[in-house]
Amino acid sequence: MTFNTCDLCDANEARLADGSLRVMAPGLRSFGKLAAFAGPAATLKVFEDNALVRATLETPGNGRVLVVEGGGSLRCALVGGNLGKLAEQNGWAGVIVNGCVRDSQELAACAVGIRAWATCPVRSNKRGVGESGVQVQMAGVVVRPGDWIYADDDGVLVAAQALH
Ligand SMILES: O=C([O-])CC(=O)C(=O)O
Repeated sequence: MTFNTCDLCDANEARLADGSLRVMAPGLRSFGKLAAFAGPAATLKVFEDNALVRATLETPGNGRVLVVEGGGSLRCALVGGNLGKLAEQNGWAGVIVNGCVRDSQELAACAVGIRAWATCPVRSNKRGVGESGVQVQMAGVVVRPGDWIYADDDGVLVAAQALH
């Protein structure tokens, strides 16, 4: 899929105005091998616990983007090298974390897109607490399951439908 977030914003100003196209706040860093990725969103809401992240990435991604609303915690990592490999193997287009990742050198080798605020070397809890398939809010925007995500070097877009 070839796209450019700047061109998509230019071509969809009415959607930007009515909120059906939203732009994540800047500052998310790219950690995967793929700087650009797009696909329908799957969502998780967790806090310092990545058992649901693993369980979700163990299922077929079918080109989806997993949006992990981790409450913005900078105290532990919700995705590391093993989960990055799992995402690549199972056909996820990308993972966007409102929180931290770790194993950044391993993530850089994974053919998947990864966005997070920062790295943290501490692993998270594995209790399995959280919610899947819910509306979440991160980086200033609402993300609903099935929304289209477009991420490249210029930003991360969230759209109610596929954009052209
Ligand atoms: O298991 C974890 O908590 C995350 C991690 O380090 C990995 O995915 O390799």
